[in-house]
Amino acid sequence: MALLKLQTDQFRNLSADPVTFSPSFNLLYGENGSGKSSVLEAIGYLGLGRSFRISRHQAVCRHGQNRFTVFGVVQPVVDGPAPEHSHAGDHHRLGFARNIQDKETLLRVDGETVRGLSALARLLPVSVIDPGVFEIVAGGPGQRRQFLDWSVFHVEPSFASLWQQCQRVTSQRNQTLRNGRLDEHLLRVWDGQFALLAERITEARQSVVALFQQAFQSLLDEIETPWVDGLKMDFYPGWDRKLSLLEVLASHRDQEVRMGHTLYGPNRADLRLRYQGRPVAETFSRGQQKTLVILMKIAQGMVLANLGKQVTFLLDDINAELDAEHRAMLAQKLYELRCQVFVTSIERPQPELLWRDTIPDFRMFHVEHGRLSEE
Ligand SMILES: Nc1ncnc2c1ncn2[C@@H]1O[C@H](COP(=O)(O)OP(=O)(O)OP(=O)(O)O)[C@@H](O)[C@H]1O
Repeated sequence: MALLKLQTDQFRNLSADPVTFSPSFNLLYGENGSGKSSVLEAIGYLGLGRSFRISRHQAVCRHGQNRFTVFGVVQPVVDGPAPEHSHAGDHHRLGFARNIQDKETLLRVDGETVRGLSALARLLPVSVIDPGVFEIVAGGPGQRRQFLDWSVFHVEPSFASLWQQCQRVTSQRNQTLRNGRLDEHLLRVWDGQFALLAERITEARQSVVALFQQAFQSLLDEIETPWVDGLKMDFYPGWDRKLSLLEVLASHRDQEVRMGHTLYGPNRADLRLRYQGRPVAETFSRGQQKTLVILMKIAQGMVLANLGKQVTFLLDDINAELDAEHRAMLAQKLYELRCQVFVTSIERPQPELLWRDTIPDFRMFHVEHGRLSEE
């Protein structure tokens, strides 16, 4: 799916005028503070249910207002000429509204209220590449887990509900661990449920890691980098798989009671990146880390593209982070994968510098005071 129409109400400084986008590339440029990132942030709300810049919904609601909405129309992208008759059924209308005072979120798909964010997220897989993205390599395991789980969510339909159940059981288990007098019987009940969910989550993650590694390897085969050979990417499920999770939990009971929370299980999973046996974060230069993250993001797009799903990439403010060669490589690959892409920049972009070979269909927008004018 690609986002073809966007309309917001009381979202940061954005005007309420509807905007029509290209299913391919959209280039947004404008001065600092004009509203470019806010456009990408609004798109992100439809695919992620939150801002990719800040955790509080309140921050995006126009100052002095109590409610904001984001509305979008998504449509599958067909290769070649558009079909003669496009059916209304091909489109989906997505809506996200948040009342700040009541802390209530209203989600709608095709006019119907839906309960979970996944109904929206499935229709618009959004992947963000902004200056913070490099934390996937440089940051802790949580960043990589989030990165991995984004693909798992889009590939394995049962994952969202499994993960939700696992979060609930983990929180009950943590409460029991923290309880002054340990209820060993109750803890065993939670352990049993936790271990079952952990198995299913780990299976789902492992199968997606296999697809991801395949895509990543084929990408590495195409490019020339001196570090390709020594690089290893291993999935750590959150405990030593030579033992069952139940065994691990039983043998670390005292430690977990002392800490008051769950120390082993899928909530500790990681995608371990090593170069010649050492963590990449310790050995790679900043530039090498950036290249690696970009390749990982492209590989993630490949995994979904191979399953017939189109990813919408939001490239926010990356000119200062990536040199022209890397930007071109990224744009070229995303074009080949038929991804929808939004790129922001301060200067008016020069499309001929963005792509190596063909210049795809694109739309260019000048952003001024929260208003987009197409050029
Ligand atoms: N809640 C809000 N209500 C009203 N205006 C806001 C709100 N939050 C931010 N703004 C304003 O909206 C404008 C848009 O900011 P945004 O970050 O989207 O700009 P940008 O074009 O991406 O800028 P830069 O190039 O500096 O990153 C800014 O001028 C900011 O002061």
